[in-house]
Amino acid sequence: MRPAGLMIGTAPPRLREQTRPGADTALRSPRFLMRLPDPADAADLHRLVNDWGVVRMLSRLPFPYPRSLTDDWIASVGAQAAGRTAWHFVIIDTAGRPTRPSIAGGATRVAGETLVGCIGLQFDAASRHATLGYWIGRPFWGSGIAAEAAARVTQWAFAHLEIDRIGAAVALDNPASAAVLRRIGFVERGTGTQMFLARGGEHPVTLFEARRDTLPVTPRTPHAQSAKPSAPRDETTGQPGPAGKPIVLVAAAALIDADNRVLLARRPEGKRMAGLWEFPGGKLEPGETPEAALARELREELGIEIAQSCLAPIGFASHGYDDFHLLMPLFICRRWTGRLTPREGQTLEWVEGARLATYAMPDADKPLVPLLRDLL
Ligand SMILES: Nc1nc2c([nH]c(=O)n2[C@@H]2O[C@H](COP(=O)(O)OP(=O)(O)OP(=O)(O)O)[C@@H](O)[C@H]2O)c(=O)[nH]1
Repeated sequence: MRPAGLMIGTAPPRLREQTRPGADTALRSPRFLMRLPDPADAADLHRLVNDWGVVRMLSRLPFPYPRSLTDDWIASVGAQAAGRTAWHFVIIDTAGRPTRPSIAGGATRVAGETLVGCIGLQFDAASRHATLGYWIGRPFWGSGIAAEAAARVTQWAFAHLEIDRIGAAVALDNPASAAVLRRIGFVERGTGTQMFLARGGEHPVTLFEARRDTLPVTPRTPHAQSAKPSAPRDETTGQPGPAGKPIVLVAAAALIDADNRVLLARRPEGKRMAGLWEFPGGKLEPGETPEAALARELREELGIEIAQSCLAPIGFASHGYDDFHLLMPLFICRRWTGRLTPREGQTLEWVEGARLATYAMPDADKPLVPLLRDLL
């Protein structure tokens, strides 16, 4: 009989769905709430957007902008978010007040909250690409709203959507918006032209792009804020790595369930490389063996206990990142006790060997995928 509490390869129930972006997605930044618009927002939205100074910078809006189009647009955004093709958020200045859950879900504003603009993200799953767009109402220009909102949406998108790049096009005569994108980690990728409906023709634009590795890391979650310091840390070996980079020792586990699937953890928002899928594990502390570090990390990250004797090394990653060299032994483990729980905001998913290569993983992990696939 199986001892009470011993679980061998038990899948966590519906872990991924809990963080799946959908029609109820709402984002917080220090000053703002971003949520899907509702009909009560229509009057404010229309008043702010029906302004030549705003509309002339937006490609798809006519001028004047009829109120009926505002209502139609509000009616359409829920379906787009539910269908995961686009998320359009109104930006609400909450004057720093914490947001009540009912409000975050999309209810109307409470007194003292001000609609200041809009931000949206089109998502193309097939090309793993998203496009960012935003506008801020004229009374609120010059107060850093666009940068704060765009940084938040960009970080959220990389952490939660299956994308590698986010693009944005900015009219050449809109240097303020270009400066916002540069400030939050977008990089100029060239120029092009785009139809601007209100201006009645094609106009030159600067094309921007963000990738995971161009973004500054802004800790967002309590988990991220309490995370250990970022690499490089050389106390693990005290040795400088290639080109003077410190070598960082990390121990990682391929947990295998009864159906021969591997557990991948998605790095949460606020960490570098957020949104990539990796093997649970972490850095060795001074004096720790890889096995002891892994036992500790799995307890801290997943709430499970492993016996070090149940760890079998199957290979290692040796990879040069920009600022450190990663040396990471990978162990397989089929037995553990306790209930798998994502304790650090990560999303967990059990993945069959044949599907591992379809998950975006850190560069260091890529050579480990065929190794594991052959082993399973
Ligand atoms: N656990 C784990 N870490 C990996 C994998 N691949 C890979 O490049 N790493 C890197 O190894 C380091 C792991 O350190 P950690 O787990 O203690 O720290 P962390 O997630 O808080 O990351 P950070 O300290 O770099 O922000 C990170 O820099 C992470 O990006 C992997 O498959 N599993």
